[in-house]
Amino acid sequence: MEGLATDADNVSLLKSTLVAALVVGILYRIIRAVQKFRAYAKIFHDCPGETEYHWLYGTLHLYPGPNEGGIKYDTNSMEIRPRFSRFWAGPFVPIILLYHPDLIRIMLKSSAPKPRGSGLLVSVYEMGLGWLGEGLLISNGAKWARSRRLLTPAFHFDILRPYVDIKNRAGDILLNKIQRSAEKGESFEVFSCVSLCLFDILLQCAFSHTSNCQTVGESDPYVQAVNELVRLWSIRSLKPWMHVDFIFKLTSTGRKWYRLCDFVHSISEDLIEKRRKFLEANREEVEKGLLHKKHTLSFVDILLTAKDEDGNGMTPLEIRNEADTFLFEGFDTTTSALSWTLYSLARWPEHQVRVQEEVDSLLAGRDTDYILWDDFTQLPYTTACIKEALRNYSTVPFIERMLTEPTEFDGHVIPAGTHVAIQLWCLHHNPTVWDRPHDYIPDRFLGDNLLKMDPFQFVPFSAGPRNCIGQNFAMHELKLLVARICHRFSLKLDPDHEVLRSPQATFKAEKGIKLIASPRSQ
Ligand code: HEM
Repeated sequence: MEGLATDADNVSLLKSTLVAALVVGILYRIIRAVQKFRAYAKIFHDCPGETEYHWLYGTLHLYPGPNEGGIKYDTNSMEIRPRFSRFWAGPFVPIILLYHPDLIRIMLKSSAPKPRGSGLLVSVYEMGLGWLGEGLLISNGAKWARSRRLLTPAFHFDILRPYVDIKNRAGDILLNKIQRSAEKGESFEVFSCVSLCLFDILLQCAFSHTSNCQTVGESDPYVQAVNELVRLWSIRSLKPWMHVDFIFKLTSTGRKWYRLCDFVHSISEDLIEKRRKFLEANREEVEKGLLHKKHTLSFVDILLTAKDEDGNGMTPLEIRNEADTFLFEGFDTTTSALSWTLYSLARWPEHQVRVQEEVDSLLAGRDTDYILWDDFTQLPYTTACIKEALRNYSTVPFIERMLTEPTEFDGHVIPAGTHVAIQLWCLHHNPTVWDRPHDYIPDRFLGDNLLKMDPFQFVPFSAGPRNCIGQNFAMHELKLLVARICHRFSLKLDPDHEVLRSPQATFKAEKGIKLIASPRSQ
């Protein structure tokens, strides 16, 4: 009996010791993790930035949102700390916000990748994966480098040149729409009007697909789906709990997001399949490299025929991802840029008059108002007005990178793995960089003023290895449409409509922009 009692005591002693060791082990790990995090957090607390810290939001709750309040907050933050500051996007995710060209240069010249999340949290870019997959915008490393090499020929001038005709024809429909509201004496909502024209152009350039989206309007289900996906992406980025994928999937926003992704994928796949069949039917010309002589090549045609150094083509999924990326990147950005340029010209009519004089003199003696390829270099004032709008209403208000090595910003060594936001809107309004940053002064982009500029002071298309591949495509489109609209109409603001800025993934207006057009007598 005595022996049994001793055995039982020993077993129970062993159990208690094991449990105690486990508890101590767990406690030790927790204490170590807390110590580690506190040391890590100290690096960021020592950086310039808000001192208030919320256990769930970090400093996210201080940001009023993508509205006029948010712009005021950003401006204030940048004016107090004009080089960089630290922000907590949730309790554990510090982000370094860069405002000054000296520091932005360090990031954009590096090969720092697009951020990836840690643990259960996904990064802002990864939130787009369900829709755009590992396309050029989101991918990193060797995958990105291969895609960039394969896609670069699609933006060669020989490919872009025939698109001028597509852009002019789509522009005709836009001009007629504006004409109709002018005749009725009504204002027109700029974002919705121009977005359909730009979408029309993109569908033709990306897929050789002639849609009637400009006539059907925003009720076109594909247009609706793309607009909604952009909106849901932005909503998700501002809600920390939705940064966890499996929680996001359970929310109504998440379910809607995946439903819409399936829908847009099915449309892109159909359009790609049509082009595959077309290329198949013209196999001989494709093989001889003569197809572009007879047909305007679309972006997807280039992808379907592209081969890497090893002779491998792109997979159907890679092609779909790139086509969806092209649509996303090419549609929302140019819509914002064109809308804010037209708004600026209506708001500051002295510049509109100078654009009109420039275009009138370019088109004098011609029997068409089409803008031609060679005209793009003959519109310096129009170009300066577009650039000043790209600055004042920075189309892409911020981009992000992730540090792959410890990096020093003004004496603060920031650890590898940290997310860095390059605050393009703040950079473009930094009073230590720009004179009268909130005024619209196109002259900044003319003559000597342009030559004096720091190359990293004005970067609406980003810069360095991951700059915008569609920059020329976009600038042609903007010059052509601004020139033709200003040639045909005079624009003024609708006095009954308040324009409220909304810096989302692209720079939007909360209730849109309404302008009144009146035909010019020529
Ligand atoms: C005014 C119009 C546009 C602006 C302001 C703009 C701006 C930008 C910016 C800032 C980036 C860098 C994004 C980042 O680092 O996360 C970018 C990348 C990109 N843009 Fe644009 N963009 C415009 C139009 C276009 C168009 C028309 C296309 C395609 C037709 C396009 C395709 C892309 C692609 C594919 C990337 C990713 C490039 C890479 O990572 O290698 N963009 N754009």
